Parts: sequence; structure tokens; C-alpha cells
Amino acid sequence: MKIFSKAQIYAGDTLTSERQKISSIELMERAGVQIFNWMHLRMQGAQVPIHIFCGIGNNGGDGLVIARHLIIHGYNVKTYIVDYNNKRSADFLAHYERLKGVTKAWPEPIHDPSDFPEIAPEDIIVDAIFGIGLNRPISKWVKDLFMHFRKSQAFTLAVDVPSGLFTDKAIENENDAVWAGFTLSFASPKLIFFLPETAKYTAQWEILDIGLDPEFLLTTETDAELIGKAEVLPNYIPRERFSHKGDFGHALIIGGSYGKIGAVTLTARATLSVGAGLVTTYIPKCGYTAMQASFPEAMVITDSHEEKITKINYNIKPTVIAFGIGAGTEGETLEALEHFLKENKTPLVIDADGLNMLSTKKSLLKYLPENTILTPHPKELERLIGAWKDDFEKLDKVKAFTKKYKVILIIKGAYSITVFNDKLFVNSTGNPGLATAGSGDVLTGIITGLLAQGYHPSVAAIFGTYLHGKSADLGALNLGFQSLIASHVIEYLGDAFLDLFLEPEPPAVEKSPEHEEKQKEA
Ligand SMILES: NC(=O)C1=CN([C@@H]2O[C@H](COP(=O)(O)OP(=O)(O)OC[C@H]3O[C@@H](n4cnc5c(N)ncnc54)[C@H](O)[C@@H]3O)[C@@H](O)[C@H]2O)[C@@H](O)CC1
Ligand SMILES: Nc1ncnc2c1ncn2[C@@H]1O[C@H](COP(=O)(O)OP(=O)(O)O)[C@@H](O)[C@H]1O
Ligand SMILES: [K+]
Repeated sequence: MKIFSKAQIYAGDTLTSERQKISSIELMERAGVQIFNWMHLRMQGAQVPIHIFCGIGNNGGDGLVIARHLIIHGYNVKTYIVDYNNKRSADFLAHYERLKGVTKAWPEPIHDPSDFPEIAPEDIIVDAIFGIGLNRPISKWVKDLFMHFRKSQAFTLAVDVPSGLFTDKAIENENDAVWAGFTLSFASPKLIFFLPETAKYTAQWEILDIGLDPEFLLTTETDAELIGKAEVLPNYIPRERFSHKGDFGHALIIGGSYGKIGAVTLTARATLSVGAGLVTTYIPKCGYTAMQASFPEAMVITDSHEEKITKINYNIKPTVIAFGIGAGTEGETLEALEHFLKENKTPLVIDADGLNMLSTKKSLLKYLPENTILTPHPKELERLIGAWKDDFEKLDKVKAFTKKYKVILIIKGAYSITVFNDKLFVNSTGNPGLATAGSGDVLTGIITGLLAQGYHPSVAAIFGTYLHGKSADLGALNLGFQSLIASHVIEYLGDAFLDLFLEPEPPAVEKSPEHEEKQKEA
């Protein structure tokens, strides 16, 4: 699903008005009605006090539409105008007039904290103060109003985005934005819903279809995409009846050190479990028996050293190589990596200590084959690209890094982001059960196994991250977050594959009545 930028959303609005010959006032009506419908379906007329806080721009205009329809349907509504600016938008004013037509209880203006209403914990707040138009620092008293919401503990429903968040830059203080329980966002999810510093401002979100021009939605290229089943499924390569293991590649997994052979076992097991034809591990001597005994499907080559990797010598022809898992960063291992990189032409995945070694010797980065996949967790990423001041700077730095070295990088965490060709692929699967030892080793194995089978490196990274998260999601259904361990993620990979072909994913976008009508006509 495309993640549109703020500029694209504004452009889509204008184009939709032109092509569908509807005014922006009517587009605002659609947006507000969609939110009203959403609330009405769930509230069924309940008389819970609803406090609707409207700004003076179009986000506020949406709030006025919601207020009008709730009032018409007999809800217990209080509307407020948060007067942070005297430049009320034309569409806001149009809907202000419409609201005055249905009630004598006109909106109450709020200018400072003395105007803040009392809000009980059982009440509902609708936050329509700022949308994507926020473009400069907010007055102190408006931030105080955000805190007033938070202190009330009332359920807060944000319109489009939690007010106070910028779509393209960080906020300075934690309490400069509304903490929403739910955000109903128009047309497209916003990138800020997926970044560690801003995702926390909304516990849940949903996208509402407001009938933007279909051609615009289809043809506009975005810098970011949310990856779900619909996005990965077209890449799936089916198995031929007469296929044999030689068709699915031979993966070589290089890593391990004394006490960390298990990491390589997990990676190798995941590589084979995702469909690679053959897997060979290259590990220090001490791991030989453990590997053979615990994972009989894998072949083993040992380093001459008992406890670490010191020379990378093998006489097989791997299709893909994964390097670094549990390898340590000892001097001889770094030398082995250096020699290896200077000779190697085979596609690569680099993880864990492989990344740490590249960070200590950045001159080696130029030897990475094009489209090498790097899978750092946040600390490894910081070692690789240096510290960042906020999530947006982090994304810029990663884009510059991947461009410079022509690599693919996965920023791991909740909503892992694969950066490839200047584009962000935001993964939608996964859960906190993955915050457990070895889950990253499994991800490396999954990606390596997909590469071995001939998936393009960008697909291996994006599809692999999806399958890894999906496996964990299915595992967590039986095990809960706490009991899920890395081995389970491997065990549930089969279910993750089968799930691709099971029931369709529920639509990410709640369809508008206009959309349903058009579908019927078609
Ligand atoms: N396709 C869509 O997504 C649609 C979006 N609509 C709504 O329109 C919103 C965007 O509306 P606007 O562009 O009017 O902007 P907002 O309502 O988000 O922003 C408020 C207004 O205040 C001004 N402003 C910005 N920062 C300020 C600050 N710190 N202090 C004081 N004033 C400030 C801005 O210039 C802007 O006009 C969306 O978020 C959405 O809610 C809908 O009405 C229609 C369709
Ligand atoms: N809270 C979370 N939600 C979703 N995915 C997570 C979460 N925490 C961790 N993960 C995923 O788990 C993996 C952890 O990788 P990593 O930190 O390298 O683990 P390890 O080094 O133990 O193998 C990554 O793929 C990451 O995206
Ligand atoms: K808002």
C-alpha cells in the first residue's frame, strides 16, 4: 500500500476535485462523513459526551463536519474552536455556517487555558486541531491543551494525524503532540505511524477511503510503501513438479565462535526452512559436533581454528553467502573477512558481527557486491552510519549510505524498513515476541534462503522481512509474545507460506459508500 507524502496528498485532493467536479467543501464533507460513519457504527447512539476540538484549517473543518452529523443523529456533542490563528480556511468557514444551521449550541472558542473544558475519563475527545498542514511551532497554550487531553484519560480519536505531529520532521518535546488512542487517516497511512519516535502517538490507526481519483492513486509513485500480503504475493515463485534441490541454490553460512554456534544453527535452519536447496555452514572447529548433531540437514566446513574464524577457505560453489552471525570481531576474523571480501563475487547478506567489523573498517564497504543485503539492528546501524538526531535524519543517512555503496539495508525493529533504490519498504508484520535472542539470526537465514532460490535481492529482503514477521505473528497466536523464541519463528515459516494463499487480507482501507457504488456500477 502506497504511503503518500504530504505534497502528494494535497495534489491528490486538487486533482480529485477537478476530475470529479466536486468542490473542496464537498471533499471535506466526504472525509467528515466517513469518520462520522465509523463512530456511529461503533457507538450506536450512545450518549457518552463527545468533545470535538477543531482547529481553524481543514483539519478543523473535518471536525465541524463530524460534529454536524453527530448532532443531527442525536449524540451528546460539545464543539470547540481552538483559535490558534485568525486565518480560518475557506472550507472551514463554509462548514462552520453549515454547523450553525443544525444547532443553537455554537462552538465555544478556546484562546487560553482558562477556556479548557472539563473532560471526564469516560468522555470521548475528537482531535481535529492540526492535520498534515502543521508547518511551524505550536503556541504553548495549545500544547497545554494536548496535555489537558492526556491528563483527562479520555479516549482520544485523532482526525488524519494526532495533532502536533509533522509529517516530515521530528517534534522537539515528547508532549508537543496529542496522544491518540486511535487515528482515522485519509486515503493513505502516514510514514510517521511507523517510525519509532512518532508511532507511539497513536495506539491504533485505520485508513478511510475518501474517494480520491483512482488514476492518481494508481499511477503516483511514492517514496514509501507499506508491505502486506498483497504486496509480497505477486513475487512468490511456485515450485515445479520436476524441480530438484539444485534448482533452489546452495547457501553458505559463515559465522560462529566459541559459545555462539547456536546462532549459525538458527540461521542455517531458517535458510533451509524457507526453501533453499542446500546449506553449508562454515564454522570454527569447536562447533562441528554440535552443528552435525543438532541440524543433520546442514553440511559443515570447519575453519582451522578451534574457536573462531581465521581463514575463509572452501571448495564449494555457493549461490549466496551469509556472513557474520556470532562471528565475533577478533583481529584474525576481521583479516579473514578482508581477504574474503576482496576475492568474493557471490551475492552476500551481512549481519551482526559482520556489520560490526565493517563499521570498524569502513574501507571494506567498497568491496561489497552490488545489492548486498545488510541487516543491522539499531545499535549496529549507529556504528555503521553514525548517530542521528531523529528518525527523519536516520532515514536520510541510510538512503545516502545505500546509494554510496549500492547496497540494500534493512533497518530492523518494529515496522522494519528495507531501504532500496531510495525507496522505503515498511514491513507490516511482526510483534514484540520477536524481541528475543536469535530472532535476527533467523531473519538472516530467511533472506539468504530466498536469495538462494533466485529471488531478486530487494524481493528477498522485503519478502523475507514479511515472512519473518508473519511467522512470529502466527507463532504468537499459540504461544503469546513472552514464550515465542527464535526457533519457533522457524517452525512457523510453513504456516507463514500457507497463509499467503489463505483468506484474503482484510482491506487496509475502509471503503467509502461512493467507492462501493462505483464498484457496483463497474
Ligand atoms: N485528502 C485528504 O487527505 C483530505 C484532507 N482534509 C483535511 O485537511 C487537512 C489539512 O488541512 P490544512 O492544510 O488546512 O491544514 P491543517 O488544518 O492541518 O493545519 C492548520 C492550518 O493552520 C496553519 N498552521 C500550521 N501550523 C501552524 C501553527 N503552528 N500555528 C498556527 N497555525 C498553523 C496552516 O497554515 C494551516 O492552514 C488534513 O489533515 C485533513 O484533515 C480533508 O478536509 C479533505 C481531504
Ligand atoms: N517489538 C518488535 N516488533 C516487531 N519486530 C521486532 C520487535 N523487536 C525485534 N523485532 C525484530 O526481531 C529481529 C531482532 O533482530 P536482532 O536484534 O538482530 O536479534 P538477534 O541479534 O538476537 O538475532 C529483527 O528482525 C527485528 O525487526
Ligand atoms: K488531528
